[in-house]
Amino acid sequence: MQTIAKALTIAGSDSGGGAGIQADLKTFHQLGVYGMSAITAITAQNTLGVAGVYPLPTEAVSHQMREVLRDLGADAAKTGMLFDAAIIKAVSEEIRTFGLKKLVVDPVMIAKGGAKLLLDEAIAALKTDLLPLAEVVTPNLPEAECMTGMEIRTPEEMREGARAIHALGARNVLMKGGHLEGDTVVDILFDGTNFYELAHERIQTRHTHGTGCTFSAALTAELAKNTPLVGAVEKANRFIFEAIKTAPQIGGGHGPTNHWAVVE
Ligand SMILES: Nc1ncnc2c1ncn2[C@@H]1O[C@H](COP(=O)(O)OP(=O)(O)OP(=O)(O)O)[C@@H](O)[C@H]1O
Ligand SMILES: Cc1ncc(COP(=O)(O)O)c(N)n1
Repeated sequence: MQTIAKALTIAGSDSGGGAGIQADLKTFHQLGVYGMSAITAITAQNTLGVAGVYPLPTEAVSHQMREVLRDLGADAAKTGMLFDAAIIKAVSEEIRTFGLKKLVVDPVMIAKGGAKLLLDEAIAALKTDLLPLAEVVTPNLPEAECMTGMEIRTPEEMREGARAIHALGARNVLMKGGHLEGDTVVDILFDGTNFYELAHERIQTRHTHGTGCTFSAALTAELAKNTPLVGAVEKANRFIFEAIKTAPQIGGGHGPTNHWAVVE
């Protein structure tokens, strides 16, 4: 029996099912990867927004990670919503202790509806404690601006922002272009030397809840299966495009993507 690839998501719970650990586990499963989770916070949310945020005690997060990693282990892991500096520091310590190398850091800061999912005081910890552990960090444009203090609104500024974030210690930087103006969406991967640009048409829809989570979960799943980074990014890009294009159109606000999307 071929050994199943395993991935761990360290992220918040989205009661609406479209983002957070729910999106991650559905995406891992759809891509043939066994998914495990360490929940950092509980959110009461739906497609209209986040109505409540309930962070877990730091030890509860560390304890979940230790129990999973000491028994099952993980071929790859991702971080999503981490909420505060104490959780970031605790998560970083467990990642170092268990030597997790294939780590995708999705620097979740603000939900689409505007709710704060990362306290301002935690930005410094994200940059100093977590980024240096990342195989790849996947900021959207506002998150990249927050981490660099730069204005990042064009592909050229995305490339400059990627250089600045790479200098913070992440081995690779994947700048997500969903917030770009215009009819083309460009994601840009920087590996410290080369830029890889993945452009596709913008799908005109409001149903883009959890696109960043789903994208980074697909990337994590591919890394767990030993797909090389550029190929993993290309697959994740195809997956999220298909997931948005075939979104189930549910909820009165920003609906979720289709986690049953099928891509080669
Ligand atoms: N309308 C769209 N049409 C096509 N691709 C899109 C669209 N919106 C986002 N994407 C793609 O989805 C992925 C996520 O990008 P985005 O910038 O939306 O991340 P995000 O803001 O972190 O998402 P979220 O906040 O919803 O989790 C990227 O690969 C991007 O190219
Ligand atoms: C628990 C959790 N994690 C991440 C997001 C970001 O998703 P979005 O930016 O689409 O609101 C979210 N809304 N909830």
